[in-house]
Amino acid sequence: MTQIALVTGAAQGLGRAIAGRLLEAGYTVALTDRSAEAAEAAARELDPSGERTLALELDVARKADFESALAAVLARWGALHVAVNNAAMTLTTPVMQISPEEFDRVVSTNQRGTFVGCQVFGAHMATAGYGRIINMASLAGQNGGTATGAHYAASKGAIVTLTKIFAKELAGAGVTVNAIAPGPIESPAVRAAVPPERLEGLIASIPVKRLGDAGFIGDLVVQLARPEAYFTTGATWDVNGGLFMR
Ligand SMILES: NC(=O)c1ccc[n+]([C@@H]2O[C@H](COP(=O)([O-])OP(=O)(O)OC[C@H]3O[C@@H](n4cnc5c(N)ncnc54)[C@H](O)[C@@H]3O)[C@@H](O)[C@H]2O)c1
Ligand SMILES: CC(C)C1=CC=C(C(=O)O)[C@@H](O)[C@H]1O
Repeated sequence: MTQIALVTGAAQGLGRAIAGRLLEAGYTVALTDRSAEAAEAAARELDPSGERTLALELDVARKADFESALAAVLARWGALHVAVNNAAMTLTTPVMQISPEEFDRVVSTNQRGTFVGCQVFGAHMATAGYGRIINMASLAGQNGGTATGAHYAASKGAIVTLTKIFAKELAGAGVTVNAIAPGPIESPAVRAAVPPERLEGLIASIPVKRLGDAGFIGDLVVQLARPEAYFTTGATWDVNGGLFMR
């Protein structure tokens, strides 16, 4: 049976790499992003025929977008087996200067977006009796991140907790919920956040002395998405080059 997956924030970076690896593994994939055009461009690059992809606008700050994306996937393919709550944003402001509005903006995308994704996709999967949900956390949620990313780090820490809560809720319904917590991965986001003159210092600070690879994050998603991965749930999988060890 063809397995159907949906990825949020799939237009670039890790989300795009995850969608690519899922396609390589034989999945049919809905690439969603707050920008429908960017999702469409990524889908066209990964699947020029358009037979195994669907590009959808899904702003994770809007619950109605999740519901309409799920409806579109079910209308096209009749099932959803795997959901990857990957979309996130960050802003850079010293912690004592973050306004409540700015805090809410980051949290409503990262934390609430993941919460709503787990609710909407989880409810469908529980009714179907099978599903795999993978949430994108971060090293920042484990070690507090940087002094200017408090809202980002706090939202990512909350994703680790939400992953456990939804894992417990859905375990009896054949649905697993796991998180991945990457450290710095070679990606447009890290290139944008780290000026070239600071990149060497960042790499030197990583025990394995390399940035991570987005393709490996995609490979890990494929592993967690397998039916055989039924015995890992509520877990956060660290991919950080040794920057944080439990
Ligand atoms: N790149 C890294 O080193 C790194 C490290 C740790 C965790 N992460 C996590 O991995 C995930 C992907 O990161 P990335 O580096 O690819 O980021 P990115 O900024 O390159 O891509 C994020 C994607 O999400 C989309 N997006 C942003 N806000 C959205 C919204 N409200 N609704 C829907 N889509 C939205 C963007 O349009 C973009 O396509 C994020 O959850 C991030 O926190 C990344
Ligand atoms: C810039 C670098 C130190 C970094 C980039 C992205 C992160 C993220 O969580 O998205 C951080 O974990 C951090 O490693």
